Amino acid sequence: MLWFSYTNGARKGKLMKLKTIGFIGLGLIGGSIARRIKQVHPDTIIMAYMRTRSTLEEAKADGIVDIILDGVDETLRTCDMIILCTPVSFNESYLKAIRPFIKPGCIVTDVGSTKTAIHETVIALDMEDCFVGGHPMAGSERTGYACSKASLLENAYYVITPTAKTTQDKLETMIQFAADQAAIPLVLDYKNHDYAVAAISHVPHVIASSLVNLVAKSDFPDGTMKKIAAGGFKDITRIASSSPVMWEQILFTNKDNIISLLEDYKRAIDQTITDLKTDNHKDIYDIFESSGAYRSSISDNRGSATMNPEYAIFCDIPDQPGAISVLASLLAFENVSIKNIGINHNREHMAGTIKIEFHDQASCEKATECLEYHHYPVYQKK
Ligand SMILES: NC(=O)C1=CN([C@@H]2O[C@H](COP(=O)(O)OP(=O)(O)OC[C@H]3O[C@@H](n4cnc5c(N)ncnc54)[C@H](O)[C@@H]3O)[C@@H](O)[C@H]2O)C=CC1
Ligand SMILES: O=C(O)C(=O)Cc1ccc(O)cc1
Repeated sequence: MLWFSYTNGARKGKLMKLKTIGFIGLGLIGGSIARRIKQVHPDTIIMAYMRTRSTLEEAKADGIVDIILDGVDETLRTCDMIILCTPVSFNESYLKAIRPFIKPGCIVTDVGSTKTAIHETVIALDMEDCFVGGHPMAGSERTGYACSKASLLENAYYVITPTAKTTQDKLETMIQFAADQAAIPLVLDYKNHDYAVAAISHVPHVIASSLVNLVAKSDFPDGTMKKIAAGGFKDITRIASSSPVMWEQILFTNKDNIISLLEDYKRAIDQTITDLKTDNHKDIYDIFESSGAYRSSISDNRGSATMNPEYAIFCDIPDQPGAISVLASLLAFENVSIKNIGINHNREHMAGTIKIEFHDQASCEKATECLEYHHYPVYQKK
């Protein structure tokens, strides 16, 4: 597999040579990237175009956008980077539109969830010199500038897909750009990227949505299924609320990989049906045993090579008023600083589980010792 991880050398907040950056699309991802740029490099000039003018005015009032664009025009010629942040097929169309306004040396990048289609358009338009693909592996089921936040890409992988003509200088600038987002840059061949994301993102989105549709179709008239749906169903279907426009375009720009993996998945489901029909307990048991082993080996911290490793424990607390403050007081008494505390909605262990984050491993260990001494059940997440 052709991939290289670049985390050394890229420093968060290093002075960026990108003085002016243009955004086409300023929703969840574009807005989050722009917010972070303004946080790390307040002097960078940000210009943006999107169809909803009122949102651009809001972004200007927030101090995130300096120049509102009325369309794709001459103004873009001052940009050192132009970043396409609309749904993937629209990004392809914008490549052609921005082409006359790209100054020499400018990097054109995108944040799209699929890469082969846009790279093929780049080749067809002879834009391989200026284009470097990008895909931050973070986001959510929510959309729009209103949901954007500067920390969205923190500790997430930021996949960078160079073209055959990408210079080392442009690649390094992209790596630095990703590191400035507090993300972890990862350089990947664009075809490998699309196969990988088909498996870990696109097929799961299809499965989540079809599962929700199955329940919607099977539910009793009084909606009992919807009412009693528990954590497991909610965990694996959160992404079913994602943008239909965005996902339709993702599926059609990566359809061969998605079809091939869905065929494999269909075979696995057929096998499960056969195992049930033939009372094959062993193979049913094995499904859960092998999936459990692989799932436990996946880090729930964002990125295993994370720049800010997470020091966290999970702890069950009684369901009564003041329970969190009692626990916080115990830790304060031991002089342990808490970075973050919150109810764990995933309920992976049991009801009333809270997650406590610390600044370092020593605090994490001291807190575990203290809480176990006071008979709190404490879990370490692998
Ligand atoms: N939502 C997510 O979790 C992630 C999304 N992506 C990719 O990021 C891109 C943007 O997604 P989001 O920010 O989530 O979507 P969004 O819906 O929040 O934002 C899309 C933006 O594009 C604008 N837009 C849409 N069509 C347009 C058009 N024809 N002309 C001009 N502007 C247009 C919208 O007004 C909005 O500002 C997509 O390509 C998606 O594949 C990548 C990683 C994560
Ligand atoms: O919300 C989630 O868990 C996601 O999976 C977000 C997401 C959506 C699309 C991408 O290309 C990358 C990440």
